[in-house]
Amino acid sequence: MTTHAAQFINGEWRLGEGAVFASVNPANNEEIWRANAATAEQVDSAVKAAREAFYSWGELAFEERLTVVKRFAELLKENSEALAVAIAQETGKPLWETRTEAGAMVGKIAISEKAYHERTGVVENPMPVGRAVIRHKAHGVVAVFGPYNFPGHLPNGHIVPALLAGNTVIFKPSELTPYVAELTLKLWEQAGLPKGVINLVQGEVETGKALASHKGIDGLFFTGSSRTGHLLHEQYAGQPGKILALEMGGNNPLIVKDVADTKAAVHDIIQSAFISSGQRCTCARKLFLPEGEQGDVILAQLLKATKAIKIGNYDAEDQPFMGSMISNNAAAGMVAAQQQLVELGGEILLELTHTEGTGFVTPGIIECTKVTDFPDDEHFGPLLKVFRYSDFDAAIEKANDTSFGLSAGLLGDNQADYEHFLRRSRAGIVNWNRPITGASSAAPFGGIGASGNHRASAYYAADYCAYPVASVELDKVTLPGTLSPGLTIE
Ligand SMILES: NC(=O)c1ccc[n+]([C@@H]2O[C@H](COP(=O)([O-])OP(=O)(O)OC[C@H]3O[C@@H](n4cnc5c(N)ncnc54)[C@H](O)[C@@H]3O)[C@@H](O)[C@H]2O)c1
Ligand SMILES: O=CCC[C@H](NC(=O)CCC(=O)O)C(=O)O
Repeated sequence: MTTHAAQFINGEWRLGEGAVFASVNPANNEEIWRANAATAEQVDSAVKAAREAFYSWGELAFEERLTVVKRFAELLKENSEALAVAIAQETGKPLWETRTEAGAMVGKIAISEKAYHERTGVVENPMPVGRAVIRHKAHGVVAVFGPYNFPGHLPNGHIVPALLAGNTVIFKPSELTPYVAELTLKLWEQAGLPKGVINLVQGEVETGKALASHKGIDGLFFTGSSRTGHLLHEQYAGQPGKILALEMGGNNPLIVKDVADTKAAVHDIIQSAFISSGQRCTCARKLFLPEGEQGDVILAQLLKATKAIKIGNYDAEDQPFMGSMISNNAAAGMVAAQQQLVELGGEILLELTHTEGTGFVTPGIIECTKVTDFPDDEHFGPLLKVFRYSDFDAAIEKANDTSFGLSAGLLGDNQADYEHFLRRSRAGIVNWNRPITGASSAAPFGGIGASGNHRASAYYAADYCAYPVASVELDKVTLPGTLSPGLTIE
């Protein structure tokens, strides 16, 4: 495959001037996309173009910006199947799932419009003299960094609210999913965004570093691993004037207690742990099952149902539940994580196996109750660690024993247990009798601890896309009826 113009800078597709990189279908290693990365100089051109476009874009009436964004939504709808296929080819996720991702991208536009008004609208309050007005203004030029696991939906969750608020954007997608980013940018181009309002810089870590460290950006909205997020946080230390929103990983617990319908519990555990081949930030990594008969029954049913999970190519007619992981390396990393747990005292109940040379793995379940030095790492794949417990409070404490705090859940029929769990659990998403994946875009989405920096995304993305401006206003300069003591104005 030959290289092509993959950098969208100032309204033009340009050839990258950096090293060549490529993206492959992780199920069969077929090359999908190849281009040269953007250099630091090209990143600089993108930042300058975004700066130049900022005043005119930011000063348009909201309705005018919305018109362009709605045109993008229409184009997304018209092209949703092509986009779903691209996401599936590049990530390995099955089509049934990537169709929902394309649908979530369309849905994001109406939700972001509502959130813009609700979270950052204009509020006027009368004062004894004049009025107090609250408005919100765009930051300026913002960088958006995306992860590979939702290459369409998650960057879109930063880009749409950022543009609606009046910011201009430089988007740096994951180097593992450049094709999806390119297709998405072509739709923005067709939607008629003025030149420079959105720019795309593609490349590996060097391109990311050039953008993140560029002095000309006013903010950075990042979704990705906790490791990279922490690096960015360190890099932003001492720059209080810049807005940094970090959406990072998790090490998420799911507790089961007193359920009548054990099959329903097994369903919710599988949806929590193995959807997207375990490559969701919200996936359950640790399952707490009660000691005794109920826990035994659920574990036996879980093992049986997990063994039966269908795995296959994204486009198989009989759709699999799990596709390939993102890469052979990511899959090999899961085998290594499983081995590490075994060395620490874990007992494999269902082995995670890897078809070498591809991203395909089978889901694994490992009993870790006796592991004393349990590593607080996010294993970003389909490996579920099981802990048996005899005391609910001790289970909650162990569930909270992580530096992360993204999602947590309770499967149990007793409302009082849930209320107790809700009070004690430490996470930004706490669910009851529902999978802990599949969060709503109409709610805030973010974690605490190593999972985020208190700038929740989804419905609250509007908050980090603009800053509040408070004004006290009166139509004409007017002398007050009563002057302050000691003042005479004649
Ligand atoms: N909380 C959330 O909303 C959320 C959502 C999806 C994924 N995630 C997390 O994302 C991770 C998977 O995504 P990933 O592997 O693509 O993440 P990643 O951190 O490797 O990469 C994310 C982005 O950062 C860039 N990058 C990497 N190193 C950089 C550096 N030193 N400087 C600047 N940019 C750099 C990458 O090129 C990519 O664009 C998982 O940990 C998952 O939990 C979190
Ligand atoms: O991998 C991480 C995202 C998982 C996904 N979350 C969302 O879609 C949040 C909603 C939004 O951003 O609009 C999930 O919970 O499955």
